[in-house]
Amino acid sequence: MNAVIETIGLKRNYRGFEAVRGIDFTVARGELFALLGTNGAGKTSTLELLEGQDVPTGGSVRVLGHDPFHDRGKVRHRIGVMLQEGGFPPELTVLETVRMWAGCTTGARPVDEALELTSLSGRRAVRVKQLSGGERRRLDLALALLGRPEVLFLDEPTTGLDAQSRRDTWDLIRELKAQGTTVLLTTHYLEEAEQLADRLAIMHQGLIATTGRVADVVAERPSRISFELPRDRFLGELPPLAAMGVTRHSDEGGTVRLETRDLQRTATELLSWAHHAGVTLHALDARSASLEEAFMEIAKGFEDFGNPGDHGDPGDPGRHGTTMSTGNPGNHGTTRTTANTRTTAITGNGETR
Ligand SMILES: Nc1ncnc2c1ncn2[C@@H]1O[C@H](COP(=O)(O)OP(=O)(O)OP(=O)(O)O)[C@@H](O)[C@H]1O
Repeated sequence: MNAVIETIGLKRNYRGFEAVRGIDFTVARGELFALLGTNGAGKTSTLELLEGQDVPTGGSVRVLGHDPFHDRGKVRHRIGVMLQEGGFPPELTVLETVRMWAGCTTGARPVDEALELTSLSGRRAVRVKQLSGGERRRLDLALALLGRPEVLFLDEPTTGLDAQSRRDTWDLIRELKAQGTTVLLTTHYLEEAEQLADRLAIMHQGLIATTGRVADVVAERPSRISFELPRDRFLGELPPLAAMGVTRHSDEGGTVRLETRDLQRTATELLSWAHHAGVTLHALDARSASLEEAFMEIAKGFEDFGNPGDHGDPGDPGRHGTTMSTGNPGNHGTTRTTANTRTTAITGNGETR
């Protein structure tokens, strides 16, 4: 891989506090890499090291083959940086701000082009202090684009933008990428990463918890099927769950939830059983994992198996009912009995007690 960005064992401490605790990743030329993570995960701290704003406490970072801090002169004019807070002089107009920045930028693109790209042409006479939050983000982006950078660092580029402006910014980022720009962005919008990223990393407490293409990160998570069994039917009447590809299951108040790594096989066998047994599965829902689920699992630091969007403590049986792994093929496992759980135990031969 032709790595434009490379970190090895990268660390950053603030007076003894380890904000970045040894991370490795590479970004190839023309790639868009998204850094996701919980608040305080270390994304901005990492980005600042890539931008050459500080020296790593440990490990190494290379951008365009150089140390961005010590070889700043070789790197700075080839990168564009959009910080979370631009910190522009409030009394200058948009046009004056972009002109001033262009004056300090080698080979700057025309000011009008930068304003046009970021849909700020109509706001050129407005003072910075009068801009909306979203317009300031676009001004930040205009400045980052001025030098036609080979590598663009975008720290939460669409925070505060309305839906239309966000999509316009996505289109612009796609266009820049199509022209060969390498982009590293941080974002709290998972949809943004799904839309734009070739690869991503999810950071948590200073470490990379998972990385890869969106499809790879999602594929590491199980798919889910849920349905309601009729009152006179029991989970134990189904074929052995493990043989259907189910890795975990629960039965809470008649609502059955299954986790599987093979959604097609489990769904096919479930529907085949229901058809032959003459059972209607009410509220049937089958879905692949989402990036949001992957993120939430990492954010919580453990695997949960509750309602979609409910990420409480799986150790709290009163909240989630039965939760287990199906470790033994042909056996539905052993349930924990809870107040709101209908199935209390499933024996090895598949009978429910
Ligand atoms: N200058 C600093 N001095 C001390 N601690 C800092 C400093 N800058 C950041 N931190 C701490 O380092 C940790 C990582 O911060 P960082 O801003 O990199 O996280 P982040 O992932 O960008 O968070 P967010 O998504 O909230 O912007 C946080 O706990 C933060 O409080």
